[in-house]
Amino acid sequence: MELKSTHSSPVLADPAPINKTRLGILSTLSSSKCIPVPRRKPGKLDEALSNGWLDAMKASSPPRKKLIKGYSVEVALDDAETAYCSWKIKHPSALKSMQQITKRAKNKKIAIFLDYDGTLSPIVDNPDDALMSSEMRLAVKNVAEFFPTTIISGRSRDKVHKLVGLTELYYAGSHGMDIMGPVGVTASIDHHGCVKLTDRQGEESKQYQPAGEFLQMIDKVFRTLVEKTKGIRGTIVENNKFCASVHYRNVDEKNWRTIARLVHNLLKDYPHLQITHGRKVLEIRPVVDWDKGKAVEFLLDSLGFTNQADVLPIYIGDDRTDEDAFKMLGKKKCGVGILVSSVPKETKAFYSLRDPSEVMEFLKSLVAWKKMEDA
Ligand SMILES: O=P(O)(O)OC[C@H]1O[C@H](O[C@H]2O[C@H](CO)[C@@H](O)[C@H](O)[C@H]2O)[C@H](O)[C@@H](O)[C@@H]1O
Repeated sequence: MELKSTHSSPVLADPAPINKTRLGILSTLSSSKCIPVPRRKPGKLDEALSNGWLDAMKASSPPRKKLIKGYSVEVALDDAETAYCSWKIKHPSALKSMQQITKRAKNKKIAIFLDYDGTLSPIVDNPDDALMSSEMRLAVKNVAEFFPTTIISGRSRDKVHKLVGLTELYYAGSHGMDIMGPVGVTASIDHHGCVKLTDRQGEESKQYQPAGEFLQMIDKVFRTLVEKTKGIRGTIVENNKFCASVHYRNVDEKNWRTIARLVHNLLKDYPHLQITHGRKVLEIRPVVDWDKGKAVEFLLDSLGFTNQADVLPIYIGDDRTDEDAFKMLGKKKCGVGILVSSVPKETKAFYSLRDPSEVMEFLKSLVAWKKMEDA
């Protein structure tokens, strides 16, 4: 499938070069036209902490843990079931709303966007253990046979590609800052917030700005964080290429403030980096006007799915960073946002699914519906 884009990234000073241009052959791109990268506003540690870091860290806690085959897996409390049921009145099950969704999908081009952790794989203590089942892999493979499908993850593109293991998909790693289609053309955002393109062989082709500095900066931050957190038991620092992730899931809660302080202090030296919060993880990423929502827009444009009237993007995700995509779909009134959660959560998604196993059932139902339609 051809990967095209008419999307004019808001981070580009001159959107013209990317217009009506096939990714990978952007020979008209200029390297000098780039708006300055916004800097994070400086703030005092206490302000930052009281303004929500610690609160946010606590709020990203799972409701309770239960041991399943040696992993602690997030599950909803029985006594929270009532609250969950009333939340679902506002965010109905996508599985139970299949008829409503397929009615909207009829005669439309569907594009599927799937988050990885917590959506295709269950949340577990060790990020390396977050494997998707072979049944899920088959469900994703089948869905991709009918609809262009993107995996959009906070993990690095390489890592999530390896975990999913399907070559026929689009992959958007580092929260959408590193995109690659099945044809092998990649678009990533450099430290100036500019799009950089890489061709099938992995060689850099027509790039908008040199990308080296940004990768180095994240890599340096990653290494510093590994060094600084090695005394804090349970901390895991992950290098996600355009993002460094500090996991505190396995850290004693009394040490969370130390982690927050440490990350805050480090960021004083990096005004072009900022923090976002995920599920028991602090994600250090560039201050660029790019998120999963922008990546979805970019991919839809790349696919030539620009006419909102005959396109239906379906986005399934479980985390805060997925809210940017839900928000974008809501604003454009053009898609189906599905939050994966077994507990009530504030969300811009309209529908919900309880856990990855329901995600799998939903994907299977979508394929079954499409087969019936085509028959
Ligand atoms: O956008 P996603 O695909 O959802 O990635 C977000 C982060 O997911 C991973 O961390 C989360 O899942 C881990 C494994 O279940 C869990 O241990 C951790 O607490 C969660 O935050 C991944 O490790 C991160 O790099 C991603 O940024």
